[in-house]
Amino acid sequence: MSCPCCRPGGDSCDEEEDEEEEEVGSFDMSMMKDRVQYLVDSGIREIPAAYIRPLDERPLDMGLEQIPVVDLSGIGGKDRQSLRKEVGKACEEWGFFQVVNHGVPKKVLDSMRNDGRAFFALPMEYKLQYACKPGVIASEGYGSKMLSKDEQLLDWRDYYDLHTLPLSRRRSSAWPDDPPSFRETVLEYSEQMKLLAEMILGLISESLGLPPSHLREGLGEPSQNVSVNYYPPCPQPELTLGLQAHSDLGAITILMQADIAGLQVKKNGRWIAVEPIEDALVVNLGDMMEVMSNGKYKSVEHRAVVNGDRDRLSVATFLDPGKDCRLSPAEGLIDEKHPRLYKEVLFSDFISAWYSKGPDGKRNIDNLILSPV
Ligand SMILES: O=C(O)CCC(=O)C(=O)O
Ligand SMILES: [Fe+2]
Repeated sequence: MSCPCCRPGGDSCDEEEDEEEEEVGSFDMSMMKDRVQYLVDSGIREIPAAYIRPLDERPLDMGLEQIPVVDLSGIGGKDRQSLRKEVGKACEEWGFFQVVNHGVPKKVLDSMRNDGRAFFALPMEYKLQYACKPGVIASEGYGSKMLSKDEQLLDWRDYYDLHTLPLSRRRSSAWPDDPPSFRETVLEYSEQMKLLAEMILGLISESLGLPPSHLREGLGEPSQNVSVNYYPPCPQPELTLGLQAHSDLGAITILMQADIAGLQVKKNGRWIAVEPIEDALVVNLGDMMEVMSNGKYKSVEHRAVVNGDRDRLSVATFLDPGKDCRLSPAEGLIDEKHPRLYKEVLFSDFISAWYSKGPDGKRNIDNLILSPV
């Protein structure tokens, strides 16, 4: 999901797909000043003004809490019915849950975490060869800023955004060749996330009383982006955010975080710091799920905070509709008692609108809500 580069939960847009392939290897060293890691390595004790959040957006010191945990081990058997109910409850009450026994091999999770970290540990000269193109929406590669505007508050985050699916978007030469296993690791990770996302979408469809394939089919030819988020240690973590409050704009996001907490979810107007569970994956609903479910399930604002002495890595996999896909509430969810609540939207239009404004809480999805008649 952010550009000139990645973004929370965004995906393909015209500008991105029409981009000409650029040779990896040519870069401008002045880009390093935008990298948070560069600031940290230069030994600053006070963070620049562009990273300082207004008082009401700063993180509060708070204890960790648990969001719903769904054990997927019963998915193939007789437990499917109770699983469906559990997922439905988590979607309705939270829009966020963690899954355990999800079937993704630990080796695949470890390789993604290790190779992600190994990339960010490489010299800046190497990493900048893969820099996102300034000014291009959702450009693939190594970046820091969420939007291309000059006037924006910055996040304490660097990232690597990878376009992994469909195959027509995949250009693995744009992925780092160091660490040497990186490309193979991403391929494997992408495949596992695709399978898991399809499984979860099936359960969510059923939990809405729809055929299991409804949501998956409603996404057209979906896109998948894998974003590796790297949050360097911060000398003044109480003043800034690793990733500002946003809702993801696609269908669902699967987030892998390591043992270091940082993710916060907004519930009933209050920020909740999510307690990480080893090798669990966090699932959250994006804006398009809210549209398709006619608001029965909501996308939820979330953000990431940073630490004073430890860096943090998370890997977000976004499953988004195809850019030419038109999304609207499922007919099966609309009746006299449940009128249609959202306008139909062309996903590429939603992305363009999102990028022109920025996340700003849930303002973008609010524009799709039909006014009561
Ligand atoms: O790093 C995290 O915990 C959150 C990441 C996220 O929300 C995103 O990449 O969209
Ligand atoms: Fe997000």
